[in-house]
Amino acid sequence: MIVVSSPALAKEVIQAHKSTFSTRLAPVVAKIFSYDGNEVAMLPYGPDWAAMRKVLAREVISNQALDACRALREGAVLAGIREYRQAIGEMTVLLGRPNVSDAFPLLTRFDLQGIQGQATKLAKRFDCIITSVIERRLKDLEGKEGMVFKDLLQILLQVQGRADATGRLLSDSFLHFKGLVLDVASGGSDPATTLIEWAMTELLNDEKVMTKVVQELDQVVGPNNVVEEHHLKELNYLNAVVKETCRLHVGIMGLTPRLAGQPCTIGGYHIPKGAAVFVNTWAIHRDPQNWAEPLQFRPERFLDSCEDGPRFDFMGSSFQFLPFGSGRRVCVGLNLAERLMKYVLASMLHSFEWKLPDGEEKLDFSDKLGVVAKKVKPLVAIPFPRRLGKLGCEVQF
Ligand code: HEM
Repeated sequence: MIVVSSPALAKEVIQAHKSTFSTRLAPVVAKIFSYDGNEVAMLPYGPDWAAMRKVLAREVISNQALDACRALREGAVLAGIREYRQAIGEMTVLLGRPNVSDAFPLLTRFDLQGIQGQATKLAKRFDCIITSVIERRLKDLEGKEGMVFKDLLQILLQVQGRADATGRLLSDSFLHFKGLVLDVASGGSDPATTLIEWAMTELLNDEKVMTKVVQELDQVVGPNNVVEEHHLKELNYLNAVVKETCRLHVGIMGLTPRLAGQPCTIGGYHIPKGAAVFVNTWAIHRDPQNWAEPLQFRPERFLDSCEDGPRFDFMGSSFQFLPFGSGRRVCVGLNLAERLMKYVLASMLHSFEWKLPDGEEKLDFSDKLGVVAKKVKPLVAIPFPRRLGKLGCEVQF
């Protein structure tokens, strides 16, 4: 495994050699979870990947589809199912555990750490949940062909089995279809909720930043209104808070390693065909050569008024800031994730004042190794309705 930890080398891998590094290394556990690699994130670069990615980007999570299924972002559909959320949480933890079988494929059948056994059980549990949700929804939809689509699952069901302009089926098997549901389900909830929890932790730790966010919300939304999606583009400081949270808290395994499809030279070093190259965004995001006081939570560095601010977008145009990756395999759900994080945070902070429980003054910032850096100790905070002044009750994130 070759590790790349500078923006210049990340650019070489992701942009200059994009044709060489278009396929991800599929860790053994990820293959177990993804119906043997049948999801966008794990498919090798090629026509199947392109067709499935197109379905996700253009049909399932396009801006039009998102507008049509606001209910999802307001807490409905799959994300509301407790067992599903628990299974996704366990999945991300297992995906982040280093597995000796990935380094030495010959050892895969021995499953020395027992990780594959646990993954297989969890994958079965997850499959039962997805299958039953799909079947239930299909039953609900019987005889209602003409109805307006309301959520992502219904949009996925509409897409299944339809051919695109080239005649290729958009999602030609139930397996591909379940892979697509998994792409939306696993990408959709866990990283976003984890980052929201981190944003709240940072804000509760810094009164000045919290005050600025709340003042901006009062100015843009108005004290007596509720947050609506059209407010989001005017919330510049909140946007900077979300970016700074992404900079500090994406997991160490943020970008899954990519495989060299052919030999090439990166930074003057020869990379043989088949080598795995890991772009370490965690290190890039914390390198003092890239960021002043990199361990400080300072949203100001992302403001448009700041000299460098405008070049850091979520698309990974600057190789210094890559929370959603960059290039061909950039996160296909980034628009949804960005809207979701901003909307949830804005609503929570505009409606409530948040305090730590009595006696808890020091916040815990330790995190777990994983695809997303989950908090070791979940944040517990108490919301007080901002305009009614009533006593709140504890909320565990
Ligand atoms: C805060 C939330 C999220 C974060 C931090 C995140 C992060 C990432 C990252 C770092 C990648 C790898 C990009 C690369 O290798 O260049 C990725 C890929 C991907 N993400 Fe996300 N993601 C999030 C939300 C979502 C959502 C909401 C969805 C779907 C609805 C999604 C679906 C995917 C898929 C399918 C891929 C694989 C794309 C491909 O290989 O072509 N993600 N994500």
